[in-house]
Amino acid sequence: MTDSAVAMNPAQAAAPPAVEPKLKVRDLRFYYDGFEALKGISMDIPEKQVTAIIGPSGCGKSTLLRIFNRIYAIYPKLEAKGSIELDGENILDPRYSMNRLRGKIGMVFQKPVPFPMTIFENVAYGIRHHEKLSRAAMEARVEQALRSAALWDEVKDKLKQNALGLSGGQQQRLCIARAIALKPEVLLLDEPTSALDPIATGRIEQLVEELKSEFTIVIVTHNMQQAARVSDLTAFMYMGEMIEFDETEKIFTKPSKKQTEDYITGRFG
Ligand SMILES: Nc1ncnc2c1ncn2[C@@H]1O[C@H](COP(=O)(O)OP(=O)(O)OP(=O)(O)O)[C@@H](O)[C@H]1O
Repeated sequence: MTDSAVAMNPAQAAAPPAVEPKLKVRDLRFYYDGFEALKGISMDIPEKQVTAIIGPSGCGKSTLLRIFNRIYAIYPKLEAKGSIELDGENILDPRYSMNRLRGKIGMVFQKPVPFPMTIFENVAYGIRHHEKLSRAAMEARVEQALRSAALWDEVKDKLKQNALGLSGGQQQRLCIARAIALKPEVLLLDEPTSALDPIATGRIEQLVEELKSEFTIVIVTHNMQQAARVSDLTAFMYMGEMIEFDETEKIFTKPSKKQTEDYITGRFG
């Protein structure tokens, strides 16, 4: 059996048996100018659950997350091999259009990066690229996204103010609103709270819990307590390999691999 096959089994066991996974990753390899940063990752990511990716710095967490929306494709010398199926279609296939992919998979980065424009425009901007809406429909859509991101009450009276005037935590919720305004099916969160204080972090964690009824969420975090709090499944990576992928409770209480246990008990990393 290959390493990836070994790593894949717990994932399959963790996904509900009769339900097709939302994202099916198979033998995924990734190269930065020849350097193999991911060494054959296979995992099944179930729909409308939160999957956390943990592991020490440099293990490949962000690399994996970014492949899910093909950011690498704009850089020469970066190459992905293997496949990632979204509802059965390989999103790494260049024939799968970038525009379609952006509509289906949204991403929120570590540092909130609102556009230097009004709060309203930050949310409306992306929608305009994908859909033509009447003014009233656009206003309704922006409000809905801001409500879903638990930001509406704080900003409803200042939608025309510059988004850069919001606090860091509010800016991050605005970035989440911007992503969910496009009605994606999958939401990728790359260490979304690492630049935030504990109160803002708590709000985002609560939001993740609320959003999973609508979206399939994949979150990269270096904070193990956060992974334990917010996720249903946890993947532990080490040096470009998927060491263990299973239900979060199992990973944190009874991991199968010694490397996982060493990491979660703080013996390395
Ligand atoms: N642009 C790049 N060019 C070359 N190598 C890179 C690049 N980005 C990442 N790497 C390498 O790929 C590997 C995985 O990096 P990645 O950023 O995915 O790790 P990570 O687990 O997200 O780390 P961290 O928790 O520190 O953000 C590392 O060895 C890193 O040095």
